[in-house]
Amino acid sequence: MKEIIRKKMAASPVLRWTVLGLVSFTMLTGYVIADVMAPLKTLLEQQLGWDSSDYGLFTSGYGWLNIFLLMLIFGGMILDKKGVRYAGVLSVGLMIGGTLLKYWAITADLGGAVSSFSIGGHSLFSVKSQVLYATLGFAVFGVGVEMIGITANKAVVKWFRGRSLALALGINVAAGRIGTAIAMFGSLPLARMTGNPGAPLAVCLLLLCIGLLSFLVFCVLDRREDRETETLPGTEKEEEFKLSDIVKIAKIKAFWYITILCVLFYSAVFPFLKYATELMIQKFHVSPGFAGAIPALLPFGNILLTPLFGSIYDRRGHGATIMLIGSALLVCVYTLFAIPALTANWMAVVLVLVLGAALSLVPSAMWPSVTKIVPYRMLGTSYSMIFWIQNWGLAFVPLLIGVVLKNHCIAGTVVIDGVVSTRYDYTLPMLIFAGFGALSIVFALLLRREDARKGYGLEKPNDELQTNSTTKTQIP
Ligand SMILES: C[C@H](NC(=O)[C@@H](N)CCCCN)C(=O)O
Repeated sequence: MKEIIRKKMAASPVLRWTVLGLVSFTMLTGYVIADVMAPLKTLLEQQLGWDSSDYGLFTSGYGWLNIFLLMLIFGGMILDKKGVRYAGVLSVGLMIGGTLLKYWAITADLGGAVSSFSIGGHSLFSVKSQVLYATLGFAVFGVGVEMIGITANKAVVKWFRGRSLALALGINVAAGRIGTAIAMFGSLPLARMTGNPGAPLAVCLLLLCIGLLSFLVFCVLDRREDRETETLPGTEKEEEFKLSDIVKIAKIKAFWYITILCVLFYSAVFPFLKYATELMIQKFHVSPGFAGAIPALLPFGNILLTPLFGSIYDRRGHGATIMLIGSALLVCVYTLFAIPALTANWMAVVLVLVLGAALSLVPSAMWPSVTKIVPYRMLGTSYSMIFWIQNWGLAFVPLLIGVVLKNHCIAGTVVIDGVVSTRYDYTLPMLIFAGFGALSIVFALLLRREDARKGYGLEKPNDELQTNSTTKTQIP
C-alpha cells in the first residue's frame, strides 16, 4: 500500500458548478445523437427502403469498434495518460466525424448501390452501401460518445472529489438522460415535418458543435485551475498512469463485483427499452400511437431522481445499499411484468416509473463508488474497462431476447394498425430480465461484504470522507 498526497480541491464553488454545466452539456449533446435514430426505424424503412435487418446492423454498429477493436479500453488509457482535456476534445472530434459520415450516408443519393464482401470468390455478405456507411459512421460516433462518458466522469471527479461528488455525477448522468429524452420526443416529429430522416441529424450536428465549444471553454478553465493548483505549497504531483496499472485494477475484487453488477444491471434496463413499445402494445393493449410514450417516461424520472439519490449518498452514505435496493427493484418490476394476468395500462406506467427509480438508484451510487475503489490516476482506465464489459451486455442481450422471442414466445397473431402481426408472449423475456436483477442483488451483496472487509467506505457519506481525504487517500 502506498500513499500519495491529493491535489487541493478546486476552490470556487461557482467555478466547480460552471465546469459541471459545461461538461454535462457536452455529454447531453452526445447522448441526443446516440438515440436520435431509434424513433426513425419505420421512416427509414418507408423512405430509404431499409428493412429490419438493415436497421439492426446499423444499430449494432454503435458497439463494434468499442467491443471488438478495444477502442473503449484504449480511450480510457488515453484519458489517464493525456488527461481530460485531450481525451474530451478527441471524443467530441470522433463524435462529429462519425455523425458527419452518418449524415452523408443518410442524405446522399447512392443510387441503391450494394457493397459485397467475399473471400476467395465466395460471397460472404452484401449490404446496401448506404447502410454500410451509416453503420461505419455510427461505429466511429460510438467510440466518441463512450469516451466522452468516461471523460466527463473523470472530469467531474477531478473537480468534485470530496465535495458533493455523487450529486455532481448524478447531474452529469441526468444531462445524458435529458439528451435521450430530447431524442425520443423530438426526432420523429422533426423528421416528419421536414420529410427528411436526415434532418434530426443535421440539428444534432449543430448541437454537437455547440457541445464542442462548451468543452473548449471547460478546457480553458481546467488548464487555468491546473496551473494554479500546481503552484500551491504542499501539492505533490500525482503518479502517472502506467500500463501495469491495468493489472493492479484487475486484482481488485471489489472492482470486479461492481463491473459485473454494472453489466447485469444495465443489460436488464437498456435492452428492455428496445422491446418495451411492443410489450406495451401486445401485453398491455396500449394503442400503437401512444405505446412509445410509456417507456419514454423512464429518462424523465431519471433527470430528477439520479441527482437526488446522489445527494443522499453524499450526505448519508449507504452507496452499496443503494445499489442493492436498485437491483431488488429490478426483480420486483420484471416479475410483475411477467405475470400474464397483469395487463392494466396503469400497471405498465407504474412499473416503468419504478424501473426509472431503479435506473436512478444504481448509477447514482455506482459511478461515485468506483472512485473509492480505484485511485484517481487509474480512473479513466477503470471506467473504460467497466463500460467495455457493459457494452458486451448492451450489444448481445437484445440479440438474446430476440432469439428467445422468435423461438419460444410466439403465441399466434394479432392485428395492429390493421396489419396482421406476430403475437408474442413476453413472460420468458421478462423472467430473463428478472434473473439479471436477481444476479445483480448477489453482486451488490458481495460488494457490500467486500467493502466491509476492505473499508472502501462505500457505506460512508462522500462528504464526510472529504474531510478525511482531501489531503490523503489510500492507494492499493
Ligand atoms: C454513465 C452511464 N453511461 C453508460 O453506461 C454508457 N456506457 C452507455 C451510454 C448509453 C447511451 N445511450 C449511464 O448512462 O448511466
